[in-house]
Amino acid sequence: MATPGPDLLALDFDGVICDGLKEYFQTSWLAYCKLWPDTDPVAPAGVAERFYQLRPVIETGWEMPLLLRAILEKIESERIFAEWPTLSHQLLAISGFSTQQLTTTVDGMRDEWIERDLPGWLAVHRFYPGVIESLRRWEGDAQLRAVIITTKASRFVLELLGQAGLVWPAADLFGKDIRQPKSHTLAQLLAAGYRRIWFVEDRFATLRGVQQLPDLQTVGLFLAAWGYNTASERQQAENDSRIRLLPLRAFGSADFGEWQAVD
Ligand SMILES: O=C(O)COP(=O)(O)O
Repeated sequence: MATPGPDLLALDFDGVICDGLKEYFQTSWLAYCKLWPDTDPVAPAGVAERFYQLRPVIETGWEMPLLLRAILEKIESERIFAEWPTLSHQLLAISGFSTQQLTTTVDGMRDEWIERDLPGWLAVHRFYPGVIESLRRWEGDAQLRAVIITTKASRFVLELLGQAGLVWPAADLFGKDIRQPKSHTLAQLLAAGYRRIWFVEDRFATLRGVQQLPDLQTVGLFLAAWGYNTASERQQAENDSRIRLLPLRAFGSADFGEWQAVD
């Protein structure tokens, strides 16, 4: 029997729909230089590469300048991967900044960049192959509601989707502005009557968090194999009975049966 598809598809943005890695590094570097004004504005060689490699530890924007701090302080990658939730709060305390100050600085640098050079800002993003076509198809599907749940500010998401020719309904976008964890949004959608919610996210820790919540036991969990996660996290998803490792090819398929197929 064919597996029924979702009645609500909840999609993360950065690392599932859009690859914003290069932009995030550049914006975070600008923010870093503003927060620590003694910094040479030219990033030392190798910093960007380490930032790309360590991106999977990050949940949201305020952590980005602190990740740069950790890199510049030569903290080993293994320690950052193993201890980031604790380490980021230690770095935060030492920095003397609040999470709000870090967020405002990162988003402020992004706003300034957009203001100064919108084409340049858009050009450092890349939508993953086939994703815009899938979003269009789901938007036109009466049996299915597709929503985006992201820790990015909504205005940036709408700007990027607009550039790709997609007018995304504001009601189907839950950005950082709503100030609640993704798990709360999923719980609200369940409470609104959706029965088969599938959540696609590239951050393994976020899926693990949802997995542990008794109220969200019915939510289907998919790790986007093409996003910001490590080989070890993809392996853990492959060995997990609930979290499924989703290849980009299956994500682009109109047949939801392919999402469940074992590779
Ligand atoms: O851009 C961010 O801060 C992270 O965004 P995401 O929740 O869409 O992965």
